[in-house]
Amino acid sequence: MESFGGEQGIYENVDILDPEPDTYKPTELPEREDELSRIHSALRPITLGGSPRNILVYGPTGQGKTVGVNLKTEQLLQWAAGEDDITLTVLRVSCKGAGKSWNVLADLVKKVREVRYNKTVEKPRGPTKVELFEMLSKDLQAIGGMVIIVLDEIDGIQEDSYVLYELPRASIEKVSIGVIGITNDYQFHENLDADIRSSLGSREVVFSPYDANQLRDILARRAAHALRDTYFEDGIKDSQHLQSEVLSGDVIPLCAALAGQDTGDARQAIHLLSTACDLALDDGREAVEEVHVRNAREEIQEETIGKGIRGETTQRKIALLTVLEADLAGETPEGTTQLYRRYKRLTKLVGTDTYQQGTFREKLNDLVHGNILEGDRHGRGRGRGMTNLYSLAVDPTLVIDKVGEDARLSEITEQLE
Ligand SMILES: Nc1ncnc2c1ncn2[C@@H]1O[C@H](COP(=O)(O)OP(=O)(O)OP(=O)(O)O)[C@@H](O)[C@H]1O
Repeated sequence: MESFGGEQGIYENVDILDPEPDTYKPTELPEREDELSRIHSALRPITLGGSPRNILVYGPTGQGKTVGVNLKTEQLLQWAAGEDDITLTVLRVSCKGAGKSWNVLADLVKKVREVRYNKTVEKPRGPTKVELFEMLSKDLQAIGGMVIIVLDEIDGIQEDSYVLYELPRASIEKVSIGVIGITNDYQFHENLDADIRSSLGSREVVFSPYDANQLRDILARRAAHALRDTYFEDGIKDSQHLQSEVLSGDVIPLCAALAGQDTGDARQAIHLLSTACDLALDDGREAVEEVHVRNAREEIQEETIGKGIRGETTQRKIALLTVLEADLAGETPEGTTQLYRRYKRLTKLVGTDTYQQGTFREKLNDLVHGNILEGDRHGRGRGRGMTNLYSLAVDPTLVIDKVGEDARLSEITEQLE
């Protein structure tokens, strides 16, 4: 049996390989020099006695937007702490899952009051959003000076844009406000109202995806902090100068290449490396090898796809079962007409609605977009148009497992096992 303790093996500090930004905050982001210098110049007026500019930070997930903005605001706070006549307050809120502006404003009121009274304060409950905005203004006025408000994941504000409209153009006596909005949602970014775009996005800073070389250096710095006997030769902090007794030479290039060819997401690359380290530890190995990275990737993919299947609607799960059934019978790829026959039988069995064939086809195509099915367009023969043939893009046992967790469908999956 495995026992705890004494299994430090590879790690010097395991938390450093946790990709969540609250656990480990990098103090340098050389890959983002240009982006950070644009944020720097938008905030610089503060050091010259002026008002900060509003900034809209945009870029896909895992590109260092949150850690980059945190690093810059921390640097500014450090500067302000050494200046006698500067009061600088930074308020950070995540708008993830907020839905309405009301939630963001209530969070901001809580945060600003905690700064003002220097103790934990409850989130207000009763006031309307307009009243919350007034409360926030009064609290900010009481604190005075320069205020930077960081609204992370602003795409979480779905129902109204009150806070995104009002905050960047707020004018409060004795206070200079700068708002930094961050989003990774392309559609949200494109659909932003022109007024909001022009005030919040008076400076727009775009973080474009990392390439494999940049990901190698990011991983190398992380590994040097997190892993035993892993350090930079001659103090040069890039992947070529990394020496390690616990990482075989191809581990970092492979993690970087796999994440780079996907989405260039640093969070994903770090997660892959840390999962590979965990698998090596599980194996009782003293070093991480390429095979651990490959197995880690498979494990992560299964986890992600598993979550995807579990979150699908019942109708989509039944559509998936039709293709699973055909797959197990050795009949995939199969066309919509045949699959629809299976669908009618399965929906009757489950006792749920049976939709028209067109709607059923949409469900199949949704699953293709979710990378759970593969769809192939084929000609039906001369002059008879095109048809779609569907097959599974994932392992059938994974489908049986995850769909089987749905109590209404477990009767069917049990028969297929
Ligand atoms: N240039 C970099 N150097 C070191 N670590 C980095 C770098 N860029 C990103 N990271 C790390 O990658 C992870 C994700 O970064 P971060 O949370 O800032 O991404 P993000 O762009 O805000 O993503 P999201 O849009 O999903 O919130 C963090 O662990 C962060 O420390």
